[in-house]
Formats: sequence, structure tokens, C-alpha cells
Amino acid sequence: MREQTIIRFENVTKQYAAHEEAVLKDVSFTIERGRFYTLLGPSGCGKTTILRLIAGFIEPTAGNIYFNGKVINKIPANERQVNTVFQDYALFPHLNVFENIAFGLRIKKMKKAAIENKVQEALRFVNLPGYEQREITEMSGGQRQRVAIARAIVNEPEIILLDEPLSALDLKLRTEMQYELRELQRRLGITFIFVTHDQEEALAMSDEIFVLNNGLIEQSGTPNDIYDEPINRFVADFIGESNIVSGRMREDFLVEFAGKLFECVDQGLMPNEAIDVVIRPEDLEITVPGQGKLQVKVDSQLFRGVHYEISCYDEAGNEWLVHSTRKAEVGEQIGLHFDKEAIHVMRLNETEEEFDKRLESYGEELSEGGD
Ligand SMILES: Nc1ncnc2c1ncn2[C@@H]1O[C@H](COP(=O)(O)OP(=O)(O)OP(=O)(O)O)[C@@H](O)[C@H]1O
Repeated sequence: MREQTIIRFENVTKQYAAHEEAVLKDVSFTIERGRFYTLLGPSGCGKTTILRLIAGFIEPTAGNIYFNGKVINKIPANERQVNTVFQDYALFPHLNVFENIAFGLRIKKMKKAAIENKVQEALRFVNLPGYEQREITEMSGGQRQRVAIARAIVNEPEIILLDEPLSALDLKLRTEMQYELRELQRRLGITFIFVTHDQEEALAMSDEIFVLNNGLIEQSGTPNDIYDEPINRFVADFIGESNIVSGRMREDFLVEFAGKLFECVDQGLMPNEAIDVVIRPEDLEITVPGQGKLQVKVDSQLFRGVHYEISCYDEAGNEWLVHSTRKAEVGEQIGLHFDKEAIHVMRLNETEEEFDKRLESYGEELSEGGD
């Protein structure tokens, strides 16, 4: 049986020039076969560098990259079972759709009839049957995107790398292509590694997300894990809109912020430990003044189509962003209610490993408590 792990990075560092700072710093992770991964992070954090290392366009400065259990640091790109879909698609403008897709197969000297079959199959996969003779210049952005994907899948790679492939498309087409790509990955069962700096795209598409910052993986996990339990301020801020305030853990299940004490579900921290607290805007509910857990004054309001985005301030001077279907008036005093589960306590400078252990210990205590 084939191993489930397809790619493994072991303490990989990449430095482009000897005197410059490393752009990847001692990074380790595994990629499992047949899943959809997203590398998410701000510009320059090292996403494309990871793709290039997997594709074989560059070599690590230190550490090892494994493919199906074997070190591949020095294996050239053309000998890897990996294909890349680039941001600008990198299609050949002087070749028609058929020839663009057939290109890699011709290089491999595949027989004409086999090429014909494979190209037709790839075109069916990306919903472009009948487009063989079209010129690339006569295709729309979304269609070019599909040709680029067909060109990657026709080689039957074990992994497809996608470097911001949707960034050139308008919002509507982009959303359509997100569905299409996700669906295509499920049907093909090939491992996809997708790069984006758009957190909504990452949440919508991925089985697993790696959040990168400054050459390090800050957190990895399912979209739900990362959205619901961000490990630190950076991740909480990067993934969706958040209210992040400084606080102190008074004792297990009791946290202090905005000058008050609140019941929470977190435990295992030091008494009086300084922490950050995250509450998502959609977890705050507007109540009449005097009720709710926090008293705030509305500072501004924006209509966002589905909800109002309301910015308010508490008496301690913290800003709170609220997503609500209820309208508020600028200057109005309102109360804010939230459940204790909506409070996410983040330890300052906690590593991902420590964070996972802490979460696991909650799980164990809960199940013990339930017995
Ligand atoms: N060939 C190179 N030589 C020197 N520095 C490089 C080279 N390629 C990338 N870098 C630098 O390495 C860092 C990481 O680049 P990388 O392209 O991996 O980031 P990224 O997260 O993909 O960013 P973006 O979203 O802007 O594409 C950046 O600071 C970049 O300037």
C-alpha cells in the first residue's frame, strides 16, 4: 500500500543569498495524499518559495524534502511527479488549446492516438470539450485558467501546485472557479497545494491550511480549527475580522479584560498570566443598554449587504467590531452579549505544539468529566 504522506519538509531553511535573512526558517510539515492544502500568508512570507522547493525549481539551503519517503533535494524538476499552474497561467499564445495541453505529452514522445485521448479527457474534466482548435488569445480569463489546469492534469502528476491561480479573475468568476477547482480536486483525488493571500478563499477551499508569516508556519489545521481556535494575534487577525484585546487569566475558567471578569472555557494557564482574547464580530449580540456583558458606545456603522458592521468602544477604550442584522445609531449606548464559548484565550508566544497539547488536555478532561 502507498504511504499516506506524500511530501515531508524536515527542518527546511531557504536563504536566497548568503548575506540575506532566510525566507524559510527551519520549517517542518507533512502533506497527505489526496487532500487540498492551502498556503496562506501575507506577501513575501515564503509561500511561493515552498512551492518552488516542491516543484524542484530551487534547492533548500538546509534540511530535507521527502517525496513518497525519499529525499528529493537534488532531483530536477522534470523528474518530479509535480505540475505547477502559475498565476499568469504561462500558456503558449502561439499554440491552440489542444497543442498547449498536449505539449508535455509530446515532449515525452507519447503516441499520437494516446495524446488525442488524454487531451480530450483533460478537456472534459475542465468542462471545455470542443475547444481543441481555439486560439488561446480567443479565450476568456476563466477559460485560460481551465486550459492551464488541463495542461497540468494531463501529465497525471501526483501533486498539482497552484500559485495564486485565481488572482487575475474578477470576483464572480473567482468564486465560480473556487467551486470548480475544489470539485475537480475531489474528482481527481490528486493532492493540490494552493497558494493565496486571501483568507476567505483559503477557508472556502481547503482541507488543511498552513498560515505562514515571515518564513515560519504560525499554525496549521482545518479551516474550522484555524478560524475557531487561532493560536495567536497574527493568525486571529489574518483569518477573518477579529476583536483582539489584551487581558489576564485570573484562574481556570475566569478571564479578565476590558476591566471586568468573564467566565470562559479555557484552563491550564498560569494564574494572572497575560494573554490575548479574541471574540469574532459575529459572536457579539446587541442588547439594550445596561444588559449584556459589555457596555459600549457606537462609533460608526457600515452596511455590508448581509449585515451591518458596527464599530463601538467600551469604557476602557477597547474597540469592538460587531456584525449584526440590527441597525445601530452612531452615538447610541448599547450592551453586548456573548457566550463564554465565544471567548478565545491565546497565550502570548505559545508554540503550535504547546497549543495543541493544551487543547488535547481539555478534550481529555471533558471526556473524563463526561464518564
Ligand atoms: N530569487 C530570489 N532571490 C532573492 N530573494 C527572493 C527570491 N525569490 C523570492 N525572494 C524573497 O523571498 C521572500 C519570500 O518570497 P516568496 O515569493 O516565497 O513570498 P510569497 O509569500 O509567495 O509572496 P507573494 O504573495 O508576494 O508572492 C521575499 O522577501 C522575496 O523578496
